[in-house]
Amino acid sequence: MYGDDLRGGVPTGPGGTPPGPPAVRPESPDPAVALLPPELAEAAGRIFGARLDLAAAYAELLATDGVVRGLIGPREAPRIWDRHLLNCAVVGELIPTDATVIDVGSGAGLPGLVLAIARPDLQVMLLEPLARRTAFLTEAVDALGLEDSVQVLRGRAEEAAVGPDPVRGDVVTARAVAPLDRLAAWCLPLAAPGGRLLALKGASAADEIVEHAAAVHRLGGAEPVLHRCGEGIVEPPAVVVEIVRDRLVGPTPRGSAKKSRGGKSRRR
Ligand SMILES: C[S@@+](CC[C@H](N)C(=O)[O-])C[C@H]1O[C@@H](n2cnc3c(N)ncnc32)[C@H](O)[C@@H]1O
Repeated sequence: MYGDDLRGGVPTGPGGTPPGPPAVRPESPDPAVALLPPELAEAAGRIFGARLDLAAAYAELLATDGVVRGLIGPREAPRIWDRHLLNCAVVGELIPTDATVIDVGSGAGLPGLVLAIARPDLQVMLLEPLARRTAFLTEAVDALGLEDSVQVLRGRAEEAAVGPDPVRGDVVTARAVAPLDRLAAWCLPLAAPGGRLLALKGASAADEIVEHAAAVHRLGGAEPVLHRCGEGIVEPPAVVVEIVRDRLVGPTPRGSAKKSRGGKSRRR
């Protein structure tokens, strides 16, 4: 991600959406850049099945409008399928049938919109605080005809979980949003009891589990479990930290999990 107008800083991550403004922002990227590379066709067919055309339409949106509007770095366009669509979609392995999913810090729709495309059984909420991103998400949902299964909500995770009408899901996903302790503080309250956080991480995953184990426990999370999704389908597999919400704990004091360092989410 770049051109981020969110105060307080957000780790950049597997989205591979590098920080800093691009040297030149393309006026109108060639949609051909989002064509499915032949070497990924088999994996994409296995993952998206009859919804492959829908995935291709989303890939084109990301590589054109998404780049022009600064939601995806221009250098990401040729890597849309492997680093973004396929890598996000395989996380569906960990999501039960007919689950409700809240994607925290959805950005341009990763992984939430991809999961909604790959898994028509899911109900997905894309939770994102920045207006220009929710505008893109709403337009994308309309353009892809996913209004029945995808809802876009503008807001911060830590606020959506509280108040008179709190948001809850069976599964909460997040990619490249924050270190594990802050994610647990924001996302576990969004998970129904027994539900889970699925944090898409990269090389940092194992270290983050060790570093933040005590905080996760304090926040009501079970022991984090490391998964590699899409093994034998995508290379490299997606690295996901699963944390089940196994205890209800009181609200976390605002800002209490903000001091951790490192734990940036990187894919490789
Ligand atoms: C680096 S981007 C990642 C976007 C997307 N998940 C991806 O992988 O490409 C981080 C996103 O988290 C969002 N974000 C930051 N703080 C948040 C919060 N407290 N609640 C929800 N989203 C947040 C930002 O607005 C931004 O869209």
